[in-house]
Amino acid sequence: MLDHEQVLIRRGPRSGLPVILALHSTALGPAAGGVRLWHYPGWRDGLTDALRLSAAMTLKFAVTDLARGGGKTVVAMPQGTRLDPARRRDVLRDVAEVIDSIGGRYAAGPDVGTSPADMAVIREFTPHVFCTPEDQGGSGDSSPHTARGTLAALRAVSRRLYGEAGLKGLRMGLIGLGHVGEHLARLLAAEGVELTVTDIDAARTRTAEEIGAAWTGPEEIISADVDILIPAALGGVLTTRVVRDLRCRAVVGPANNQLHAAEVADLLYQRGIVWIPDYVAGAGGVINAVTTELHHFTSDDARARVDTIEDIVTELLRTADDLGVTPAQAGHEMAQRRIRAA
Ligand SMILES: NC(=O)c1ccc[n+]([C@@H]2O[C@H](COP(=O)([O-])OP(=O)(O)OC[C@H]3O[C@@H](n4cnc5c(N)ncnc54)[C@H](O)[C@@H]3O)[C@@H](O)[C@H]2O)c1
Repeated sequence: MLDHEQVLIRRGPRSGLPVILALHSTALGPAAGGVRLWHYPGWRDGLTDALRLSAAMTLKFAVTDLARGGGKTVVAMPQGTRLDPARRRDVLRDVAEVIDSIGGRYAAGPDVGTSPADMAVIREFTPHVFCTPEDQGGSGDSSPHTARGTLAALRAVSRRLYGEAGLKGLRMGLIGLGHVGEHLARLLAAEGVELTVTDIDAARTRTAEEIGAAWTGPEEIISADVDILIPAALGGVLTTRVVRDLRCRAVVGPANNQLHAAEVADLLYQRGIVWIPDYVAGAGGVINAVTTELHHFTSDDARARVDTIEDIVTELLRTADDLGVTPAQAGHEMAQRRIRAA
């Protein structure tokens, strides 16, 4: 059964590429979600992705209590497609037209394959867009806000594990010193966390040295003797094997789609390891962008809103306890409650 409100599929008149806009739900407010410009074996694979990702956005906004629904746009490029600047602009104009055709029921931000600069192009043709560059009045790079949100989630988990939200003296392992990872590493170092970090890019050792963090290999960090492990690299890191090797008490990080399979959440639960769903721990960036650019609040208000991730994680853990379920299941339950109430 189709549980999306509306799905638009259009062959872009300029680019010739399939543009798919999946509007999952507007029960809590107009939908928002990224534009994914990616290679797929066929456009139907892009459709599958758009359906899945837009439903995940509904969950994310409902759990983080943002008055938005879930949507996603996918441009499904055949393998090997290369976009020169002129064709890229054509694609973005095609995307903008599809977005504009539903008159504000959905607003788009960056996702895999698109950037704030691409959002600026889309804005030339429709106002329903966010995360445009800072020098053009937008909220720009989301990674510092994402890092701040993960810090808030870590405070809630620290209170849960050790009775206090302060992070000083805790041992944490951070996987990935990219945009979000580096901001987060600096925040954690400033809090007095004992950090061990890794990245597949050896050049990142310089950052580790600068902030006084220990460096280890990407394989070794999994079984490092730390309190909390923070995935901030690519998705799929939590496999059955990895979970067996973990020595930490919690896994909390911004990396998207951390679970290799949904059942891994149960395995973490059985091992007594607290796992905070990535769509909550990594929500700071989207919360900031939506709050400032779509809801027109000040950046101070947006920062305060990002900090509420601490309360959201506390509520999530309490709901999981009350219902005797995993935090992943508790997230679904919280989302359903809010959607039903709306
Ligand atoms: N940028 C945001 O605001 C934002 C928001 C929400 C979620 N996320 C998610 O957070 C994660 C990081 O995002 P980012 O913007 O920092 O990306 P990024 O590409 O800037 O950084 C990723 C880093 O991970 C490293 N890496 C890749 N594979 C690795 C491995 N196997 N082991 C160790 N290091 C590895 C890369 O070398 C890179 O330094 C992604 O999963 C992203 O989807 C980001």
